[in-house]
Amino acid sequence: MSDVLVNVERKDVPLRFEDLENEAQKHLDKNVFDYEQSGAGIEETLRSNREAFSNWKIVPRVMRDVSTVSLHTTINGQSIPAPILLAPVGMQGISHPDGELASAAASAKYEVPFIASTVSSYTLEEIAEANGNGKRWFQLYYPNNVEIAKSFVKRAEIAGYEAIVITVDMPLIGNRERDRSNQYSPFLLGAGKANYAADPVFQEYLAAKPGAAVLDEMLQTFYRPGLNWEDMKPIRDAVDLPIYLKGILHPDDAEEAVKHGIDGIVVSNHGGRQLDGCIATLDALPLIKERVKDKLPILLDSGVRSGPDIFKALALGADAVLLGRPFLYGLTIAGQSGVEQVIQNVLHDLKTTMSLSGIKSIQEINANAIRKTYR
Ligand SMILES: Cc1cc2nc3c(=O)[nH]c(=O)nc-3n(C[C@H](O)[C@H](O)[C@H](O)COP(=O)(O)O)c2cc1C
Ligand SMILES: CCCCCCC(=O)C(=O)O
Repeated sequence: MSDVLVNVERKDVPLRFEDLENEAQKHLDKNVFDYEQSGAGIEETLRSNREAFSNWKIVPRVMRDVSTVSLHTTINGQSIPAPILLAPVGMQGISHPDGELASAAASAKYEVPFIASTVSSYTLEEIAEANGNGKRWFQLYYPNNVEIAKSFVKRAEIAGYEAIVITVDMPLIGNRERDRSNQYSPFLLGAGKANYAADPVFQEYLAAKPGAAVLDEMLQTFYRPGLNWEDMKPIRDAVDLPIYLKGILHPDDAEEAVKHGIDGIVVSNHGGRQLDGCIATLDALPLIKERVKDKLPILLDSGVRSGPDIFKALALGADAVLLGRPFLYGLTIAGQSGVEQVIQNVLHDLKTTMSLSGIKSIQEINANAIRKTYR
């Protein structure tokens, strides 16, 4: 990884998230921008995610010799240069023609793990090739056909993905009011069907239904409303990879995850896109941490925008964070270079935050470094 303290020269991607979002909006059709930017319902959770970060303040230490500051950390023994991953974001081809190929290549450059979505615009094998020697995880939307689910994760293992992230907060789509009033869904238009169309087991399933179309059958099998803890076993048996659950907000579910031998959790409300009115992830984190302690790694996403945000999440018990919309907007604005710039800006911001807080390593960040305040 290049020295993150060296400022980037390229300036086509704005530094501040609000400017990034405004710039991305200029590049996108209204329906696509609304789909990406909006939250579910009245967007209370979308707002709460950000407010939660603002309610905590860093209390810096000084004169702690920060001449060397390291962002390096490990998750389940996997070494990563910084506590950052790119969140699974489906259908990136609607943002930029290079889609996931560009973001996977950018993440490889910084060794930041790229989490490929089940509903990617490109197949998981194409994304793996673009990611090369980079680090990649595969996100599973567990289909309502377990054979297809197993086939997806086996393909991922063969293609060099190092973990499976099962998203558990979508038994059905959230109430996306903006999409409903725009009457727009890239999913229903087939923007995320690549992994299905390329799957041998899905093809067999299609062949058994003469006249069936890929998109119709994908829509038929996509949701698994009956998803439960027993469904983890076929995935566990199919691959020799760590399994993470994404979309955990309740300490009881975090505890269940430990009991069921899950390897890690992502505290996530899907960026405010699923259950509106639910708890902000930073607010959910302390009780989850208290309940499961260090029994499994805890990742967090939803509303993470800056170095101070990452610092606060780590101080409250997260091991790493996932970035969603920030990198998606970088991709929208400038393709691979845009994602690289977003990653570099965030790394720079985190390193600056740690230095100014008197913290030399990720492992030193703890609750002592922050205090809750109310605005
Ligand atoms: C446009 C868009 C598409 C997404 N697609 C997926 C997906 O395919 N799978 C998934 O698990 N989460 C998906 N997410 C949720 C992200 O993984 C992540 O939880 C969320 O974006 C984090 O919040 P942030 O955008 O505020 O950083 C998507 C989010 C956005 C904005
Ligand atoms: C039926 C919806 C599929 C959506 C997949 C992308 C996603 O997770 C999102 O939040 O949008």
